[in-house]
Amino acid sequence: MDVKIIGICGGSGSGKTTIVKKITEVFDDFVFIAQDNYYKSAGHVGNDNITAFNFDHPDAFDMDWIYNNLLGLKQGKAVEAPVYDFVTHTRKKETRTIEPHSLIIFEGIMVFTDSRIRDLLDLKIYVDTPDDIRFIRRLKRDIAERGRTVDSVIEQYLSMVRPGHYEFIEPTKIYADIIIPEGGYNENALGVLLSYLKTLV
Ligand SMILES: Nc1ncnc2c1ncn2[C@@H]1O[C@H](COP(=O)(O)OP(=O)(O)O)[C@@H](O)[C@H]1O
Ligand SMILES: O=c1ccn([C@@H]2O[C@H](COP(=O)(O)O)[C@@H](O)[C@H]2O)c(=O)[nH]1
Repeated sequence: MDVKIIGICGGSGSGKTTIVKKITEVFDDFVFIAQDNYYKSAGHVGNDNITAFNFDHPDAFDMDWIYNNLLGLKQGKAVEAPVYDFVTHTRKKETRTIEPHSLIIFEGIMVFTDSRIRDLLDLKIYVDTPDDIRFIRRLKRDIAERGRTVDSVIEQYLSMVRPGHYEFIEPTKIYADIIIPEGGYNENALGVLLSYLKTLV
C-alpha cells in the first residue's frame, strides 16, 4: 500500500482542527491523528497551577511514540495510539487502535519539530493565523471545551504558550510546502486541499 501522510502544523488556535473537521464534512476517507493525544501525563496540573507543566515544549510530547506510530502506518501496519484527556491533563488507560490506511492526516503544534517525524510527512501544511486571533479563539475554546478559567488561560498564554510559539512552532514554518492563512474558514484553501486529498486515495 502506498501510504501518504499529510502533516498540519500551526500555533494553538490557528484553526488546524477546524480545517480537518471541515474536510471531514465532505470527505472522510482518511485516518486522522491529533498530536495532542501524545502528551505525557501531567495529572498534578489544574487551573490553580497551570504553569506547573510546560505543554508548549517539545519534551511535553512522546515523540518516540509518534514516530513509531507514523512509521508503522507508513509500512501499512495497524498501530496502538495513546488517548489524552485535556480536562485532567492525563493519558487515558485505553489506547486507540489505528488501522492501516492509504491517507493519514496528522495535526498538531509540533508536527514539524522532530526531524524523524518530519521526514515521514509527504505534504507539510502550516496554518498561519495572527497571534491576537489565535489567543481569542483559544480563550473561548479552552473555557468551553477544556475546563479552564479566564485567569488560567491568560496566565498560561503569557508564560508558556506565547514564548513556546516563538521558540518552537513559528520557526518550523520554513518546512512547510503550503501555508494556509487564517485556518478553517479559508474556503479557497480548503477547496484546493480537498481536491488534492481525493487524488491520494
Ligand atoms: N476561521 C475561524 N473563525 C472563527 N473561529 C474559528 C475559526 N477557525 C477556528 N475557529 C475556532 O477557534 C477555536 C480554535 O480552533 P481550532 O481549530 O481548535 O484550532 P487549533 O486546532 O489550531 O488549536 C475553535 O473553537 C474553533 O471553532
Ligand atoms: O493538558 C493540556 C495539554 C495541552 N494544552 C495546550 O494545548 C495546546 C495545543 O493544542 P491546540 O489544539 O493546538 O490548541 C498547547 O498550546 C498547550 O498549551 C493544555 O492547555 N493542557
